[in-house]
Amino acid sequence: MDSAQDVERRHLLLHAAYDAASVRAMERPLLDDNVPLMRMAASATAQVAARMLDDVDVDLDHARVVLLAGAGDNGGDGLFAAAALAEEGAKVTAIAVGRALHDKGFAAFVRAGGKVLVLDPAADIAGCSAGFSAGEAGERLQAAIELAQRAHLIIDAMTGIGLVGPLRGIPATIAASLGMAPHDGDPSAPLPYRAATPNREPSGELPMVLAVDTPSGVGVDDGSLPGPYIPADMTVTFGAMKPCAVLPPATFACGRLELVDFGFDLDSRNPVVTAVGGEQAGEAIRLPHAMDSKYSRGVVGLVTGSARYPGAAVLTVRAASRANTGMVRYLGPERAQNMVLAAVPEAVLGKGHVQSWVVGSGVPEAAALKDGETDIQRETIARLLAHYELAVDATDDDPAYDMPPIVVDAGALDLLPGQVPPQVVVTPHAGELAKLVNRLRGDAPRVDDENADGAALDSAVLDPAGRDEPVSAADVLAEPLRYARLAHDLTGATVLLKGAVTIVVGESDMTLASGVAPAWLGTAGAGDVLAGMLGALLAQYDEDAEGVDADEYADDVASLAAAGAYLHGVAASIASESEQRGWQEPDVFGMTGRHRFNAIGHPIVASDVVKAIPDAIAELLA
Ligand SMILES: NC(=O)C1=CN([C@@H]2O[C@H](COP(=O)(O)OP(=O)(O)OC[C@H]3O[C@@H](n4cnc5c(N)ncnc54)[C@H](OP(=O)(O)O)[C@@H]3O)[C@@H](O)[C@H]2O)[C@@H](O)CC1
Ligand SMILES: [K+]
Repeated sequence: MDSAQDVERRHLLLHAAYDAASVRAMERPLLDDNVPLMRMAASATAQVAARMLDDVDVDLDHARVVLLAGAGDNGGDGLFAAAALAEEGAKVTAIAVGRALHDKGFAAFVRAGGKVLVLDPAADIAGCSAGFSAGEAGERLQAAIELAQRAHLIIDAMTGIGLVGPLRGIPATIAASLGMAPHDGDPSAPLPYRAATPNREPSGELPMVLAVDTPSGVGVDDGSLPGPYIPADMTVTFGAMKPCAVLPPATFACGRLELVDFGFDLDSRNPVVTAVGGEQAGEAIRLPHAMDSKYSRGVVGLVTGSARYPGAAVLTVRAASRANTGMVRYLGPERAQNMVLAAVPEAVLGKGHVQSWVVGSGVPEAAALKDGETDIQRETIARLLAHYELAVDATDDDPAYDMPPIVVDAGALDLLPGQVPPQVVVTPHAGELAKLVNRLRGDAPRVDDENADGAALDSAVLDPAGRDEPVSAADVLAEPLRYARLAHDLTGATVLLKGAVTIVVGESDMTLASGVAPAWLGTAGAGDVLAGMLGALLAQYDEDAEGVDADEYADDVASLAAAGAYLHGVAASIASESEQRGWQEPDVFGMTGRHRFNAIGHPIVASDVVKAIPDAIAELLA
């Protein structure tokens, strides 16, 4: 039986991602003990490569493999792996993209009969000719690209955790030719364009790409795509996941993840981001107590839907009432009230005591109203949100902190006050987050001012791109972590940025992510369902109740929000009968693989997700 410590370590191994500095710190004690990490990394890489070739029925004897080898240790991993494949009979060519090659890796590769093609005329690699003309350099580059395009497998070992900034020079040219590159004047590279497959199954198209540690060129620590990179079918990563393995958009360039467990002391460092797992999400569900009543199980109040979009009222109320809550109260225009009652006779109309609020889904934003037009829902929401506004010099006993948790969605986002406590959960998608940031930045404090946590906001935080232009939805999609953090810093709210991988940034330094949902969930009303579910999960916990630690409450809000996103994703998986996910936890190298189902599933509507919520809860509690 595994000890609690083993269980906790396994959770971190499969879900937590650490920045490059932390990975190096966790490697240190092992290197000091002469643990042969590079040999372990290379051996795993070679075995994964052989498995990929076998999966497409290519014998090693007939396999054409191209290694893209950088000058650092990432290239070293690749060279030792390539040597092992050459020894097994594969025809392997190493393309040296830098000015040097890892000495011992190079020697092993040459001993195994591998060939080397040097691209940089200024390279200094023993036994390889250099100093060739610019014309010959161009020919060599072209030959290298053609060789790679004709290969069965490309092993990408140009850069790993040693990458600084976007790829430059020859590696950049290679990545742009074989993979994806920014368009002119656009700072970020586009995403790989391919269908979402179950279990991130490789497409089977040749050449396949195996990335060593990280796909070269992706933003290792922040998950961005700052320049050219080569999308991988598989990434074999060492010691621990890096943020690029979990965070969008880089995670979509990693393909399937295989993690080589070096035995790092994962507890010794704080992860940058942690993906929510089923167990963690299950813990967010409060089991009914023997003495519970509808009130003690939590009451959700909803100010959602409008005369224009009454359907959102129905979806949010149905979702909240199915997501482990005692009762829901609904406030809204008469037509929406009637529709709510028809769909959920259990709902109670009108005001009353609640343990959480959900506001804004299906409510028009100000910009959508005609001149002079008012919306009754917006007026109610504005009055409610005023209670959440923190005084400029707020102390711990500011009354805003005593308000129940509130989910601020869609049309209510433009009513959010500047500074709010962390039990305010905002749920924008990329476009809405861009608008929120632009609005708040307009009247935001500049250098030396403070945010809700009392931390100084510098102009780099306010304007991370170092420019005054408005933030666009594309900017947020390109750097979701950065902008979710910015929105949290500007508002103090817990920020849940919706996407194929949803990101939650709250009071603690740790970012949470949930990518369990299938791509089928991108459908009208899915956000309304999430808002209702979040309201329900937040209503279960009363800060003042016995057993709830007030100090941990703020962290709990982020955890509950992330658990809500996870539960929403599981419900969508059940509804669509799909094994496809935005993010999949890694396989651990050498452990017998889990049995994988490969169901692509089928399209769904948001109402299907609502129906599946109880089964999703049962699955998490099982
Ligand atoms: N430590 C260990 O024991 C273990 C480490 N392991 C492995 O080592 C990897 C880390 O190795 P590392 O530290 O040597 O860095 P690495 O990722 O090879 O990058 C450096 C190279 O990239 C280049 N380069 C950088 N930026 C660039 C740019 N923008 N554009 C273009 N080029 C750029 C840079 O060139 P330079 O700037 O020097 O000209 C240099 O050549 C790690 O990911 C894992 O795979 C495993 O074996 C396990 C044990
Ligand atoms: K790499």
